[in-house]
Amino acid sequence: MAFFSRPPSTNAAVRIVAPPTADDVPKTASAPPARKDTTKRECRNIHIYGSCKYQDKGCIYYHPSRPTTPPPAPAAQPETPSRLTQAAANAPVFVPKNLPAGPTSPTPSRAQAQTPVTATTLSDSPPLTEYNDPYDPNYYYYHGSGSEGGYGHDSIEGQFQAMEVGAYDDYDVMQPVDYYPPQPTFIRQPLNYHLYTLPPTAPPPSHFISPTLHTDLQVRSETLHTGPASSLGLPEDINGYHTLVPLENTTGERRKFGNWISTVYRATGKDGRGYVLRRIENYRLMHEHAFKAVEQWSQLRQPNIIALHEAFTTKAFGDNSVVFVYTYHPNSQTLQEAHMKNKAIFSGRGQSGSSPAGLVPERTIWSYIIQIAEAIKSAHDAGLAVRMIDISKVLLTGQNRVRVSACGIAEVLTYSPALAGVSTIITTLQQEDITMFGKLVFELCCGHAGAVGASFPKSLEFVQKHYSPDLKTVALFMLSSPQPHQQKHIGVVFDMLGSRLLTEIDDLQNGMDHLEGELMSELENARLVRLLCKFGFINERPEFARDARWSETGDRYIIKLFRDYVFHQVDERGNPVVNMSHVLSCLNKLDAGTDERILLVSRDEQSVLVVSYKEVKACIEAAFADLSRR
Ligand SMILES: Nc1ncnc2c1ncn2[C@@H]1O[C@H](COP(=O)(O)OP(=O)(O)OP(=O)(O)O)[C@@H](O)[C@H]1O
Repeated sequence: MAFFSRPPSTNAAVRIVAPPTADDVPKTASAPPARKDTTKRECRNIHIYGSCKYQDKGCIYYHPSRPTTPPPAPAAQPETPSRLTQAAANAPVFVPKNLPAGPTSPTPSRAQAQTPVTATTLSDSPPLTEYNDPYDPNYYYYHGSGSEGGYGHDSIEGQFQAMEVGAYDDYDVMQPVDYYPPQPTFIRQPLNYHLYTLPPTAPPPSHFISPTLHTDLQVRSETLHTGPASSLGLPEDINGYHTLVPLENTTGERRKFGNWISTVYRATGKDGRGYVLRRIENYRLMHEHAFKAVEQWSQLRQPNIIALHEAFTTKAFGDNSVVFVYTYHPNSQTLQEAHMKNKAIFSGRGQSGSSPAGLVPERTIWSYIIQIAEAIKSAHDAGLAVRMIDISKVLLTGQNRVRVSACGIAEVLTYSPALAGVSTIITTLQQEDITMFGKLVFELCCGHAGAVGASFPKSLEFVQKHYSPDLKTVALFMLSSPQPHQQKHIGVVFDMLGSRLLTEIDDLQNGMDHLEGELMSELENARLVRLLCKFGFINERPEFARDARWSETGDRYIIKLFRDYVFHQVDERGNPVVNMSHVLSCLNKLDAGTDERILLVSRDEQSVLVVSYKEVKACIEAAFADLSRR
């Protein structure tokens, strides 16, 4: 019989010992103490291992006599026996020769067919589809939040199929378009970030916080892991950038970037981060000095400008190309892609009321104006001109967050040594920036890329009808031609914004508060992962098998028992208790080292220890420190 003696360490673990009674007094010095009913209780080793190796060596429990001949197989019931037989317990582990290529979890029907021994039938188990522990990692995934509706599959098999086929249905709207033939890809299970905290409630209304923030972030992360487009014959490596994936259609009719054709690729850099490579095809760089603008832009960091990192020439694509490298913002859309979908708005078709569906809200347009004006101002202050204020070059990278992309390219492509350093040129280009900005505002309001041009009077009327006079005034100021002695200045736009700037600041602060709250709820994740890693390092190390400190009388035995207490609990029918909230609450208390005491029971139920989390924590820290020192 295993027993526990107080470990030599200073922890205050208390062994619970039943008070001696007359019945408990051993008859002889050598006889083991017997509890009242022990001879009637069936030995648990029989249950667990099919036999008890101490049966003839003094085990005090009842051992039912084994049948001398194997019982005849029941003819009418080919189902699995309900109890582990000795032969089954000693049988070698079954290792399938051909592992299935897809997801490995068997469906219940397959599992039943393959598993020779089951302790209980499925009908004995609690119905799996009705298991609604909010901490269950699969619950949120399969059932969705109440408002979104679940997948509605009644069986596990149905759920599994739904996961393979339609697991990403919710994300369809966010999925970037694939511009290359589908690759055989491994279906990743989306991560569930709500294990430790309840799924977030609907966020407070915030201009900059998406109501589906968690999902959006997951989808971005998925996008970052998309495989390379191998069938397109793209170079494997260009200047350290690899895993190229085109972000736009590379076949069919191509739009020109000025006079050149450009292609945008996502790539992974040497540092493992995502980058965007904008390649200008068939362009031979004539002047090294043209890259001076790249140097200037790469020093400019502003939250509304997509950072330019470097530019280089390459022949890796089979031609002379210039490649500009920018920060990658997964799943972003150009303003054109996001807002210019409904041409009927401007034409007046389909309008029923004063505010046609699909109209960009005025609050959003003011927010875009503020953000783009900030980008322009920082570029102008740095002595640069943006030259890319266009609906196809301003990206929507998050909830109402816009950033100007493709900065620095125009300078390189239109570089002329004769004009380099001429200060009047830059002033003119800066004036043009503001005019382009005004055009962009009109296009956004009208939802139409050609709003400024032949149809300008109609556009003005449309803006007058659907937006405030202030918005029209700002847009007209931007579009106006500069006076001979009075240049337009982006600062004037800020003067015209007035209290709208305060609204923007409020919204930003609300957004920050919300994100801080979200971060707060995720803080514990790292702590728990660290703890689980320590457990992994410590438990079941073969080199400790013979170490006295890990034996049943050693101080480290507590760690083993605690592991059983956290992970290996069984219910009254012997079924594993898979309760995430129990695990998480134990680990949290362990990490905090609380004084709360728990009862640890040895596997043979012969030793019972009362220890506090604080003591278990001390044991784990000592064991881990011991390991790290070796
Ligand atoms: N830095 C970036 N991060 C993430 N996606 C980007 C980035 N830059 C561009 N993209 C994406 O690449 C795609 C193509 O961009 P591009 O600027 O070529 O737009 P376009 O509308 O095709 O314009 P063009 O007329 O120049 O071809 C767009 O969907 C855009 O969202």
